[in-house]
Amino acid sequence: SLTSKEPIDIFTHAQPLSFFLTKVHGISSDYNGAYTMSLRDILSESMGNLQESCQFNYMFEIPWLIQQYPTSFRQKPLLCVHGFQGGQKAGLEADARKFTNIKFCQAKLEMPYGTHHTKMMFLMYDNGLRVVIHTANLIERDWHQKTQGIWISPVFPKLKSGPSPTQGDSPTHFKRDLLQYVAAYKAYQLKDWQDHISRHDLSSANVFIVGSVPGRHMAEKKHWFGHMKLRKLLNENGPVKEQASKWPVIGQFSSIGSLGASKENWLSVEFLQSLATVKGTSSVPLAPVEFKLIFPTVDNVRTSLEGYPAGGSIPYSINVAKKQPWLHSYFHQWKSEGRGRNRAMPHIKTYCRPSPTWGEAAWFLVTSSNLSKAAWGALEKKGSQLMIRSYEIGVLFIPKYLVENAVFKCSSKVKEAGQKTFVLPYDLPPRAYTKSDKPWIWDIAHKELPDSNGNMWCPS
Ligand SMILES: CC(C)c1cccc2c(O)c(C(=O)O)cnc12
Repeated sequence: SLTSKEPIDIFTHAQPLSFFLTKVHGISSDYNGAYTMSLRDILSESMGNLQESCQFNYMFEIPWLIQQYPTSFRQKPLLCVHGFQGGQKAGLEADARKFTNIKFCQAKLEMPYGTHHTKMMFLMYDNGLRVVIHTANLIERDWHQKTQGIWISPVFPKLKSGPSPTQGDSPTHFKRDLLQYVAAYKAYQLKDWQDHISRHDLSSANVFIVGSVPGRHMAEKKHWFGHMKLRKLLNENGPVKEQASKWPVIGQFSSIGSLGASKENWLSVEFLQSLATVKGTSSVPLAPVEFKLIFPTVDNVRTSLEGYPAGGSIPYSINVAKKQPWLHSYFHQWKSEGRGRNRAMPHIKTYCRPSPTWGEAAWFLVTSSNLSKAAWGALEKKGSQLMIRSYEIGVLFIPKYLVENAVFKCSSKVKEAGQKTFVLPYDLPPRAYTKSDKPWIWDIAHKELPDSNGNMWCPS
């Protein structure tokens, strides 16, 4: 089997879907083989002879990050793209002082409460360019005992014909959309990487990009980002209504924003309308679609490998939760028996449209976007503009671009997965909260029961 193979063999075995979870310390090696990668695996020499790299992220531990590169690559030029300002920015630059190969790009954040959540790598090898889009901060804790998602591109070869924004694009417009996303930073430090991308042939990319960029996007730009981009992609490439209009939608995430006093404010109308979009415009209002949300319970966190400290990365605050009790009736537990990750708390964020029998899916999205208007955008001015606060990015898997079927065969049972199965991060059907289950909230005390390390949770 694959447990002892080189990262490139794990990568090859996972084609064409190329969707991975991070390796987890403390679970059986059965679940750290096929379809799993560590950061060292991704950066390993077996994946390519690195010349320079670019890391987009929210949190960075610079010395730890450098340690994840092979020794031979630790002096290569590295650009870190972040959204930090003031003291946090100064701290980041101080941590990198002794690494003369590291440069920084501060993403502009002009919308209040916006953050730079995007987690993406550009890896330039001597034989081409690889893109990685994922959900983990570049800090040790995020790669140790959590469930995180990763999409890894093939190595895109150099175009013989020189730079082009259109040459070397894929049927999924991956090159156009990636260049559009990077251009939105309007950052001079990214110019060389924009040039690298334009000089490569990305025609083998088989996923769609769903990104978010802060701003008030109107007219044609309204469909370039956020949930309106997803709505457009599903309108053009989603399942036909005859097949999937009665299929449920699943949202799975590790944080939640303020969504309003009732579901109609945003969740069940604007947001669900995008997630439930089927091919072709539907003037006729479709039958209501079931929306199931997967978010860890207090007990999921308490009994996790990390114990209550896992909740330090699940920042759902009491001040937000108490305003939206209506939301918690949508909630389901974190369950990942099939991936051996019941106790590896989710930091991954995914959205999908499974069949009512749970064995198929019409599409799957892995992204940095949590359940928040800041990430996905909120329509304003009678729906004429989409207001987004944060930078986010994810990839949308559509069956007809990946397998010879109109739907994915899907399962979390990695031991039984066939080559064309979409291996899910969590078990289906989702398991509803019990009467006594409570959603994890990070800024209240939890001291009824000790966690897996015998500790209580007493935030001050
Ligand atoms: C509330 C903020 C500061 C926060 C707390 C804990 C974990 C966070 C996290 O993991 C991300 C991210 O992954 O982008 C972003 N903000 C996170």
